[in-house]
Amino acid sequence: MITFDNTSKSYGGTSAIAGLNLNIARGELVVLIGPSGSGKSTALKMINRMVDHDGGRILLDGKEIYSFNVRDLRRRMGYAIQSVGLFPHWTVERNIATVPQLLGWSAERIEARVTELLTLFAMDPVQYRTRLPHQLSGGQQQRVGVARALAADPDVLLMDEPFGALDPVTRAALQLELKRVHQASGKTIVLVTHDIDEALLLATRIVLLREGRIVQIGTPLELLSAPVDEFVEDFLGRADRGLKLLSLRPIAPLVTPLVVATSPGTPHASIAHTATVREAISCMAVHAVSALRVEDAAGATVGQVNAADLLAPAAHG
Ligand SMILES: Nc1ncnc2c1ncn2[C@@H]1O[C@H](COP(=O)(O)OP(=O)(O)OP(=O)(O)O)[C@@H](O)[C@H]1O
Repeated sequence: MITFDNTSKSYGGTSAIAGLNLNIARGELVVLIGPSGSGKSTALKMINRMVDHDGGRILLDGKEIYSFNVRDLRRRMGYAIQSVGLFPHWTVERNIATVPQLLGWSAERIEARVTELLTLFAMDPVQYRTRLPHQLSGGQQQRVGVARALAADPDVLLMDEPFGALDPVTRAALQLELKRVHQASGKTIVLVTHDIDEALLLATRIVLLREGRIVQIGTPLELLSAPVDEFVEDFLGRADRGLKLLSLRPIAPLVTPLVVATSPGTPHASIAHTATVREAISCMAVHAVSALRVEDAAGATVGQVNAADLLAPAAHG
């Protein structure tokens, strides 16, 4: 869907992106990550021509982006940034409706879409649609920023540190919302972040940049299990790379039948069947137990997981 073909960008003779080759397929959630100044934002902004590339090509559905009218190009792409960029004197509703209004949607359609998006981001439409941005918390402003980017149902969503400067709890909640939205909508998302845990949680593929060049591309599992060099290993966090690997592994395949309810070996602490191996180990450490009861979404017991199985080689596939 989006192809960087030997793409370059220099600022005043200094290279920011050098010969970038990257093919982003429809429905992917690609995370651009790397140290400060590595070219993440430049790469992202070149996709919607906030920054123009000066070497190579960038293709959208096979067509060089310079062949599109800039406005049309941007309307096909939602754009959300850390500083949010909401219009301060416009209500939440009007902010979210910016692009639909430009596209000439009817008032009823816009109203329904705003209601749908506020609901999706867990903000009561009745309470929030008429508020001004300064009447919202930082996290709510960022949700509205992301809702605005999604409003006209764009093919592509570009996000530059959209959850930066948020407390860890709000950040985690918004990350999960984005993951849900991505899985439900199948949108193509390109996201810039500094946060390796965010990248590991969200990405279908991670692109690790350094000084305007790609150091490694791969799924979270590929990067964690086979970093190409020490730079990548350091970037992933050498000390807890193993724990991060465990956070990619669900417990579901490791669930065994519950030891009969009356037996002394029956686990008393429980965990959701959607949990990861890392979460299960953490839960065992907190409760000082070596087995956990596993529950489904309705709270019904579906079996148990045992400490020995969590670290067994079979769990590391
Ligand atoms: N408008 C500009 N004018 C001149 N140089 C720029 C401009 N924008 C970016 N650069 C330079 O290009 C390089 C890449 O910048 P970019 O913002 O893409 O990096 P980044 O990886 O997103 O960094 P950060 O994580 O700090 O946001 C840096 O060396 C930066 O100084």
